Amino acid sequence: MEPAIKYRLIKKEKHTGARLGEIVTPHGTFKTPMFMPVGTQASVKTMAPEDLKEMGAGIILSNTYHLWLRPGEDIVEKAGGLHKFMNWDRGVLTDSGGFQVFSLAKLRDISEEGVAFKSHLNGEKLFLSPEKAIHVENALGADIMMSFDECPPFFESYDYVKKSVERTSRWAERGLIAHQNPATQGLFGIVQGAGFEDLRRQSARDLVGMDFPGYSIGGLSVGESKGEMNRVLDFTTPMLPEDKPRYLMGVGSPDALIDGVIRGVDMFDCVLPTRIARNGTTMTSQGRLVVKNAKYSEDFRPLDPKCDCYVCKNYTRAYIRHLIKADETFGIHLTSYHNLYFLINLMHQVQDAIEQDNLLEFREAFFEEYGYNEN
Ligand SMILES: CNc1nc2cc(C(=O)NN)ccc2[nH]1
Repeated sequence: MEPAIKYRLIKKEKHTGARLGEIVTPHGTFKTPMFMPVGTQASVKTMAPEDLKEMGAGIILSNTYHLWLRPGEDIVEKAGGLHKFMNWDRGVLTDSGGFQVFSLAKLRDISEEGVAFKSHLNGEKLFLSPEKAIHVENALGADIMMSFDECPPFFESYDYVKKSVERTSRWAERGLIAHQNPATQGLFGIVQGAGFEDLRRQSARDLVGMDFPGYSIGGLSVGESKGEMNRVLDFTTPMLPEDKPRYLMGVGSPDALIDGVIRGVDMFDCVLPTRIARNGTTMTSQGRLVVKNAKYSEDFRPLDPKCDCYVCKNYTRAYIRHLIKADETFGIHLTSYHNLYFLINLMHQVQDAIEQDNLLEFREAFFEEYGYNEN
């Protein structure tokens, strides 16, 4: 049977672990490395599908936990699945709810069977098992689905993380068995293990043995330093098959994306660009710019003079500042659009650098201009 998801490695960058590739999905083929906008509740906040297409988005995310609670997976299924529901005909990826249950819900009890918890919306008692999570993702109909896992705190004890990794591997196996649409929905395994190299190896070995079409690296960007994240990536990505995509969950900032690509990561997602946009903070080639600051009240330049996005071609810092101060929602639409474009376009520039085998030079120039000092 043809797998729903295929990865084509096009080129390896000569001096790093970076790869230029393509991920083939039932809703299109997309070049990697790529940044995926997050649309938690079946909407990338303030963005219409036309905006997302115009900025070059290929795959967007939605959260199983949120959509299960509201409106319910059966409504999305009756609508014909997420693509129909939100009028988006390119790629969709859903996470399994594992991370949300551990980070959002009032956690009650984790057992071999799954996780009992209370809804963050109304306190209702709920239970999520690997089978339930996979069946909800089947109903939502995303092209790429995540296994149900536990994302342990990065600083948990070795013994706790070891037991968690072993259970996550058993849950991954149960998810594979429960998966109802492998021909149209690719299920990724999620490597856990916090900062322990041997536990990451055990997790990767277990999951690679189950032959998933792609692998996520979970349990990072949860409070550890960037140095720690890079250290874990240094030994984790080489444990994963070269001919499958690697997806680093919940990352991130421009420097973390570039450093993740250098270590062999192909796919990223993060709420950062849209979250900081809502309080008027934008990403520019010269670093962060908090456009609502008074000093921009008569600044008629674009957010980023080097950016060629719709927002930077048509609007000024002064106008966007005014909208944000006046609580005009068009203002956060503009900052959100620009921030998403900034990261999507950054990945296109990284693709070019891989093509030219000068990714390290690109990194140095980008970090210098953005104002990143080596931590
Ligand atoms: C914002 N940081 C961040 N870390 C994440 C980790 C996971 C994970 O391990 N899922 N199984 C998911 C989303 C994340 N977002």
